[in-house]
Amino acid sequence: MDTTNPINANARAFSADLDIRITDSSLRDGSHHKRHQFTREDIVSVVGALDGAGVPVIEVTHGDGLGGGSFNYGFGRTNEQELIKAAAETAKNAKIAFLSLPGVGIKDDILAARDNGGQICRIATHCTEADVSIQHFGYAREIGLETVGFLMMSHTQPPEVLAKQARIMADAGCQCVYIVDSAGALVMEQVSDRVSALVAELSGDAQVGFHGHENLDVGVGNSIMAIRAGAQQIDGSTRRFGAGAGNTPVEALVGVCDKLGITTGVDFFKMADAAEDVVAPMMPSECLVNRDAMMLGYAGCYSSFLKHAQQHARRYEVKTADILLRAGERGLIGGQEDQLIDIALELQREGRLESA
Ligand SMILES: CC[C@H](O)CC(=O)C(=O)O
Ligand SMILES: [Mn+2]
Repeated sequence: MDTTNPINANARAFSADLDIRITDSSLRDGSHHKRHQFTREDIVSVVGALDGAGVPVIEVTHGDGLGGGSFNYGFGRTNEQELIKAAAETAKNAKIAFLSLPGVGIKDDILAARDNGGQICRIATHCTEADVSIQHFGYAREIGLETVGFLMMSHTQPPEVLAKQARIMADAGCQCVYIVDSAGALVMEQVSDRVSALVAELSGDAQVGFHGHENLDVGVGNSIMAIRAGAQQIDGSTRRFGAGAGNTPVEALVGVCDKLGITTGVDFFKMADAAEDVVAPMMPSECLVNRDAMMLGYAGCYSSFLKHAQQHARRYEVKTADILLRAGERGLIGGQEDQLIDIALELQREGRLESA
């Protein structure tokens, strides 16, 4: 690796004695499940518990990233910049990360997040659209932020396509490119093949990460496959608090890593307490691998569509699972939430009602 290149020099941005770095997304991906209703108190209590357990990175933002509060995605209860500030003030050791989708979040939002104590800027694009992230990575690096790139809906593309997209992000200043299994649709080798392709393409210019969803109940196994293929950063959520059936449960992932001799720096027992005593009580309900969530994974549908689909299913008296299956067939991606209403109306016209 050419360490005189500032991007490469930062490729190992975290402590060399950890095998992997875990990012907890409960306070960002969990925002979908809580319909973006986090309070400052929620943030302070969760960050306090996770930081105390040694979680090295905690992500805090509206579920759809900076500026996500809107009619399309749902308005947040508390200004997300206030939430980022509260997180940064609470964390003693953990770095605070935030997510931004080009076209939703703007440069001013990134700057404000940095000024409020955010240290890691995660830029997410659909997995064939990495080129829209170029200015954002450049800007984030310019203002001194560590960077992560999300290739969302990675199940829709083969490894070689994803590797080319990862190269675009790395060349733009991204220090770790993630395979993001937004739909929880990938299983086992489908994860490791994709991670391996990125590791080979980036060959030390940037790290590789994996973000899983539990819709088919394989988040922990998939994460281990990713680690074995060379991923160095892994996402999860405490108590699976995320969209759909939630994310890879951090507490279980830490336990499995302990048993496999993979060093995470996170205390399994403190995480078990944080999950049970702090996170579970503030969740609106447990994230379950139930019929609707499994449909997301099986059909390859965006996990964050679940709550929207449930709402439209109630209103138009159709089945949530039918909406999700059709959204998967159509290949809908983030930002197309409004099309779930069209699908619900279509199902209603076809007489495919909840009661039928
Ligand atoms: C809309 C952003 C999205 O929730 C990012 C993410 O976590 C994913 O694609 O899984
Ligand atoms: Mn996610």
